[in-house]
Amino acid sequence: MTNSRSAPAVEVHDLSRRYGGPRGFTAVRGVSFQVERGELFALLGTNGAGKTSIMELAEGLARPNGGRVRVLGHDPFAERAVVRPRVGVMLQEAGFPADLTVAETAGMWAGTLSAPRPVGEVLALTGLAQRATVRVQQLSGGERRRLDLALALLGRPQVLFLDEPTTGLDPQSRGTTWELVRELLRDGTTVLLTTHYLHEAQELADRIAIMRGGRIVAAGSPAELTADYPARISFVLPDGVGSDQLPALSHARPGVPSGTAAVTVETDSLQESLADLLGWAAERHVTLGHLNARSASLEEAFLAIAGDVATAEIAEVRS
Ligand SMILES: Nc1ncnc2c1ncn2[C@@H]1O[C@H](COP(=O)(O)OP(=O)(O)OP(=O)(O)O)[C@@H](O)[C@H]1O
Repeated sequence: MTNSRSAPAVEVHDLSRRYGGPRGFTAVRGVSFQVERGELFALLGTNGAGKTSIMELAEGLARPNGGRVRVLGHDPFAERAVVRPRVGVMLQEAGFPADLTVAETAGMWAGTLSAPRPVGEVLALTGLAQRATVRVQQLSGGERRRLDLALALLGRPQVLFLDEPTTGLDPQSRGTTWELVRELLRDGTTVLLTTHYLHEAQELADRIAIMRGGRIVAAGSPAELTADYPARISFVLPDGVGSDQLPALSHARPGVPSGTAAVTVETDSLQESLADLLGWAAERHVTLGHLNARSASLEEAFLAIAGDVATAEIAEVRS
């Protein structure tokens, strides 16, 4: 038997979930993954891929139809009393009593916990200190998301479930939330995150699983997931210099159009292609306008993976 002290934070094995009885709809189809303590694991996927369905099973809100889920070594549904005090949950949509203030809402929630953080501390952490006396119904959508995060943090959780935590937040609040999540990770908190912001997953996640149609179709670190996709160098050539004058760049993929001033080169080795390009430009005294060089983004990998799987699914249906 696994010792619950050394068990992974979250273990999911061959998990399945069906809605609407035996002839109903299977939303999660044999999913397995493991989240180590102190890491952030992100579930990505198109709408309806099954992310929230998995989160709810890990939160102990429902019993799986097949397979198993363990949180800190325990069954979150059958052993809810053991697991619940050690986890924090931020649902996709939270319901708050509208006429309580922010501080009253947090105080009421703290009253249900055995050793809560001080209310003032969580409101400061989530940027709500100035809104403590405001009624919940007067909060903006983004402020409600932050109140939901504040409540999830009240119990000093070892494992935090964040279901689309920054949806509706402005860029500044999103950045503040990322900082807070990084701080929690540094303190050893484990986070299971779902998000539609691929940049958010790239910034925060140690490992990522991409889901589609109830299955994991790709998994790995952000670097592993993007490794097979080309980096890009883009620039604008000055008047009088055509793209046909460019040298062959090491590791560049073919396909630079001739006769255009704005050039994008795809490459399997950003450093070597860029070195060749800059060497050529220096030698010829060519100024490259709007020069930009970057590795493949998670967004490109995600779209390619989701696209590949969609194509494979269409082929499967046709055959
Ligand atoms: N209570 C329910 N009854 C029937 N079907 C459901 C129920 N909840 C979810 N589903 C279906 O299960 C599938 C997976 O839903 P889920 O909410 O897990 O997806 P998701 O990946 O979280 O999507 P999103 O990114 O849109 O939040 C969807 O097709 C959804 O319609």
